[in-house]
Amino acid sequence: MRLGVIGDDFTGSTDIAGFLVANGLRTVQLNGVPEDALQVDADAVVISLKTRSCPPQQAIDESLAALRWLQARDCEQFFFKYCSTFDSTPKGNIGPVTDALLDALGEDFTVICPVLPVNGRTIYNGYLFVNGVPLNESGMRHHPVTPMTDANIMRVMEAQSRGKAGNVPSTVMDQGSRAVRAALAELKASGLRYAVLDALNDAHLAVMGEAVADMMLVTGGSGLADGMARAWIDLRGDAAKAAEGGKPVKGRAVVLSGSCSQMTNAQVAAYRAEAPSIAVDVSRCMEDEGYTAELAEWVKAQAQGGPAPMVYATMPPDELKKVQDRYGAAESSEAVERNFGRLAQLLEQAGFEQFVVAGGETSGIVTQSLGIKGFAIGPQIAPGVPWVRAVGKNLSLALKSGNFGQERFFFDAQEIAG
Ligand SMILES: Nc1ncnc2c1ncn2[C@@H]1O[C@H](COP(=O)(O)OP(=O)(O)OP(=O)(O)O)[C@@H](O)[C@H]1O
Ligand SMILES: O=C(O)[C@@H](O)C(=O)CO
Repeated sequence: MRLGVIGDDFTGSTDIAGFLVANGLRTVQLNGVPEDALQVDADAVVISLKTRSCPPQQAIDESLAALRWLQARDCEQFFFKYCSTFDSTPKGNIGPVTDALLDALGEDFTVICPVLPVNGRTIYNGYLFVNGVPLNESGMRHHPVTPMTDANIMRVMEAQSRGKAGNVPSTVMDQGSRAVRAALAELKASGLRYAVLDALNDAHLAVMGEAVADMMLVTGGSGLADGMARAWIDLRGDAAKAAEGGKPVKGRAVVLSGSCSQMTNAQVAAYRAEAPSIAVDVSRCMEDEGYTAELAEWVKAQAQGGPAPMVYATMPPDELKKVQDRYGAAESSEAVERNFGRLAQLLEQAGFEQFVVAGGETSGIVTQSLGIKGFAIGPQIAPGVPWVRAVGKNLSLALKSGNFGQERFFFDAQEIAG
């Protein structure tokens, strides 16, 4: 197998898997470390974990277990996928997991590359930008769990890891992969452990993809994977054929939105204007046992062949703050997640087959509640958001990272499903 990917969350994993498939690689995504006996026939396997904000030791243990499973399948190269906004804290988990993977592989050097230019995540002189704004000035500075207050990725990485970081600037990227290889060798020889790679555009992705072809472990966002896959001329196949196994099943659809990101707020507003929708009542999620069943009945009644009904907890930051002040941030978000998990189960029992879900945590809980062990990856709805089809179940899902997709994403998903 060419590539084994360890992803630190659900939607981030479908993001990278979608790019591999879009390059014609046969790709399978497995949710959690699978049983030893499982055999997979694919060019790439993505193991999705939920290790972005758990205690660092747990993230290390689970990532190493994933690595061992992938090693046993003779993967030629390993990719640690984290968020293109480098979601982490001075405790981790990107640094500690990268160090543990390097140690386990007997390596002492890797690249750090949280980029995805098509979605506005670029690096210049080691500084990460989100749609042209430095990371620390973007919405990420207010993230409840991993607030990002420094755009300098060398500094952020050094604060949570064991080694020192250098930069391969965009001027070197412009010179091509030989120059990048030489710059990497120089950084390594000078005792650095991590190289933060600049990327401003798709051409830079192709250059870095070629330059890291022989590196045992690489780390970053799906832009790097896109560049790597472009360099694998021998493996690249027909993208439509690679996406065949993940083609959405036909059936009744529902939209479940549990993300409060800026983009999801815009997507929910656009969808509400034209489709049946209902807002989640957080207090009833917390106190009323029968509430989820009531929501399920509403969804069933609204599924009349037009746009799919939407249940949304999405709210703008000021309203969310009021809810969190009143009920507690952890308590309210757990209650909302429980509600979406149970709702998905009730709707599956009622025969719903397409689930369009917004938010990484929300996608995680929905997938787990539906008992899904893995996905075949299908066609992309938007960069980084493919339709995926559950292994062993007649269910299709579109799992959207909070800030991904255009305003009409929920419509786009249904259009592509046909
Ligand atoms: N109205 C609400 N009140 C309280 N908590 C909420 C509400 N709406 C959503 N939440 C919680 O906020 C969290 C949103 O996280 P989620 O990962 O699903 O979205 P995101 O952070 O925007 O997405 P991503 O991680 O892909 O960027 C979930 O735990 C969800 O339950
Ligand atoms: O890299 C990204 O931005 C996404 O795949 C993601 O991980 C968001 O949670």
